[in-house]
Amino acid sequence: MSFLSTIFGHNNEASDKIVVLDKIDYASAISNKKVQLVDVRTANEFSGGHIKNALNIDFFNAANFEISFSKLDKTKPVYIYCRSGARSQKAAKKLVDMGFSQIFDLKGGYSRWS
Ligand SMILES: O=S(=O)([O-])[S-]
Repeated sequence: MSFLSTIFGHNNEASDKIVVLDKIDYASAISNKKVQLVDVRTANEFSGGHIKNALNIDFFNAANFEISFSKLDKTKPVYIYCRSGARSQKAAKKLVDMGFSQIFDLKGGYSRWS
């Protein structure tokens, strides 16, 4: 940890753990691997189309969000996405607070995916 990240502690620690990937890097990271992939949009949005093999954990359903994510492995990377990137950014911060070690967020969200 650098001097600055010691001073600003929490925030920099969070940003170390959150990596925003563009579509190409995200696609290659989730391909052919058994990754934890989570769509944090609503069930309605999810049913209208989603990335193959994604779980759906709605960010707006706060109680269920924590319960469902706590069933995942915090020591392994988790890949998340939303519609355009705002919700997943907030979700990523929550996941850091919950103890997840590495969060990959899809830049631009699902709207840029298809
Ligand atoms: O999913 S969102 O970034 O549009 S809030």
